[in-house]
Amino acid sequence: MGETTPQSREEGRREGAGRLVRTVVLIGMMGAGKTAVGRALAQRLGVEMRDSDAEIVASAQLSIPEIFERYGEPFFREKESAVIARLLEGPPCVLSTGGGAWMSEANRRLLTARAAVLWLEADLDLLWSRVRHKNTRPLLKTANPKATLTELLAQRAPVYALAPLKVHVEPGWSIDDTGDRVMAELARAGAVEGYAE
Ligand SMILES: Nc1ncnc2c1ncn2[C@@H]1O[C@H](COP(=O)(O)OP(=O)(O)OP(=O)(O)O)[C@@H](O)[C@H]1O
Ligand SMILES: O=C(O)C1=C[C@@H](O)[C@@H](O)[C@H](O)C1
Ligand SMILES: [Mg+2]
Repeated sequence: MGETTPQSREEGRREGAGRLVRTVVLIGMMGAGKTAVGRALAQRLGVEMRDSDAEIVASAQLSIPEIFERYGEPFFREKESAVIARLLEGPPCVLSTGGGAWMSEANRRLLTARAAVLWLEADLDLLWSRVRHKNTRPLLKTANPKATLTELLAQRAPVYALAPLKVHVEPGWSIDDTGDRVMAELARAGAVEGYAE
């Protein structure tokens, strides 16, 4: 399920934003901005934006909380791995993943072999400010969601740190500011050609 139109992709190219030579995969915690920044990046690069959460929702015709409630997290994780493997087969695109996708060793191996993987790292307070008002994240439906987020971040940060590329997101940055930093990293890593900072 792409989120850009051919026309908007063409505009991205005309802006001379650089050419994506490898799929870029955004990983990180819930609320880090993988979907929002991924959408902006795809627009700039003139490529498709794919989002593993959105693909799962579209194919199941259920929301993520509904999938977790009816079928459980292991079912969701199976679908997530299958969607990611399928999306990596296509032309270079921006792929935003769900917050837990990188926790699977099999996913990590596949993603690292086939794509430029970038961790959008954000501090707890920023993450909490972005997720606290939403009830779309089943893992945070606990008695103390902030404590749950804190624990998840502590468990996951060392695993996210295995990603080859990273941008530490600052609270004052807009989505486009973050996009600038991500583009610079991708250019340094050779995943984007012809990008002038
Ligand atoms: N740099 C930013 N500046 C301002 N708002 C942002 C920024 N990045 C993300 N947001 C907002 O924060 C919220 C969470 O972002 P987003 O949905 O992109 O996170 P995510 O990493 O995709 O989370 P999940 O793992 O749950 O899918 C959204 O409402 C988004 O618009
Ligand atoms: O961090 C996680 O494990 C999740 C994040 C979301 O993107 C969704 O994939 C789902 O809510 C699980
Ligand atoms: Mg997302």
